[in-house]
Amino acid sequence: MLERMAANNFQLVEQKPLVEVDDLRVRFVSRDLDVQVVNGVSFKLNEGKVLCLLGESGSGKSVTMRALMRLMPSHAELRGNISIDGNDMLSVPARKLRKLRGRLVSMVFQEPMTALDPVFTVGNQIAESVAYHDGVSAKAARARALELLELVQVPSAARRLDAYPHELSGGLRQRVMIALALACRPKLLLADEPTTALDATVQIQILLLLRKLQEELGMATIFVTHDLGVACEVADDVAVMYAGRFVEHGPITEVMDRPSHPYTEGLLRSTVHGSTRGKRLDPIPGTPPDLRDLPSGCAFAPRCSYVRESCGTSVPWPFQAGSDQHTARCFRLDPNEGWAATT
Ligand SMILES: Nc1ncnc2c1ncn2[C@@H]1O[C@H](COP(=O)(O)OP(=O)(O)OP(=O)(O)O)[C@@H](O)[C@H]1O
Repeated sequence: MLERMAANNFQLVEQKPLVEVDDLRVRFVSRDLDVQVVNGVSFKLNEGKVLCLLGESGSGKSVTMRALMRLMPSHAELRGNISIDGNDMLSVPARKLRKLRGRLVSMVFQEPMTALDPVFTVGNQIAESVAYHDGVSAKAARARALELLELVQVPSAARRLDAYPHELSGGLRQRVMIALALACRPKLLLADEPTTALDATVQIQILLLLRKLQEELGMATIFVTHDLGVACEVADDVAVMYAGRFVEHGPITEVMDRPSHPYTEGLLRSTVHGSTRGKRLDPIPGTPPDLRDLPSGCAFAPRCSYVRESCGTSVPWPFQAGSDQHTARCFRLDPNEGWAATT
């Protein structure tokens, strides 16, 4: 009886999210530049879950990811709150931040050659990261590097430990990059278009590998992609970005079944994945906005077929779009606007 009560109570306690981002704003300011590229992003992500960031080029996906690790150039101004496993990422001192990068959160980049050092063997690079974070001997770190190369399914891993990055194919380099990112068993993995630079068959292999590792290791993952098919394959939740904002956010199945922002609708109509077989693809008219010169209300209004006068007056806030986890920034969802009956 007591056990059952304890179990019921346990179910009632809501899981504390691993990642909590509140009103994140990123602005680049220098002598001849002043541009707000992320503009009020808020979201939560639980342990072991996958969030995909989707959106056109320049919408702020990569900058949002880098902000989570505070990997920003000196002319970036970050505002808002980012908490990862209780760590306030925007205010932890630089020394602690270096420890958190790798151990708490680490990143797989689009192009591994930018992250791997060409003058060290891949084994040395992975072992160095293990030794730095875990404080183990050089021998133990090398043994762990071998384990990691095996985990990411690098063939002949023992031999590949002594290879330099340029001696490996693109797909193998990406696997090494993943091994490096996993070296300290992070709770959160950030993957910024990790397959874009690879050819189609290798892309699928790397995606399957990432999904398998994510499930086996129970890591939360944030995945940046342009590709709706990839999002459907890997995500629990999706956030659609437009001009530095999440214009739609929710469980992937709900967003795909019932897109509630006109931009998400457009994305679905414009991709092979979203269109019905045999039906013509329908590109979104117009071009993405210039972030230095955004319209005063909804940034999507100039391209939107539902646009009304009120869209130009204020920025829509996130309205509930389905379940209480699904929101979209569109006035069509405002119960006070009375649009539902007319659109
Ligand atoms: N270091 C920087 N200095 C100034 N502007 C920058 C910097 N990095 C990114 N930006 C600008 O921030 C905006 C968002 O860039 P971001 O790389 O996040 O877009 P994205 O959605 O990831 O696009 P893509 O899919 O092409 O990678 C762009 O307008 C970009 O030019």
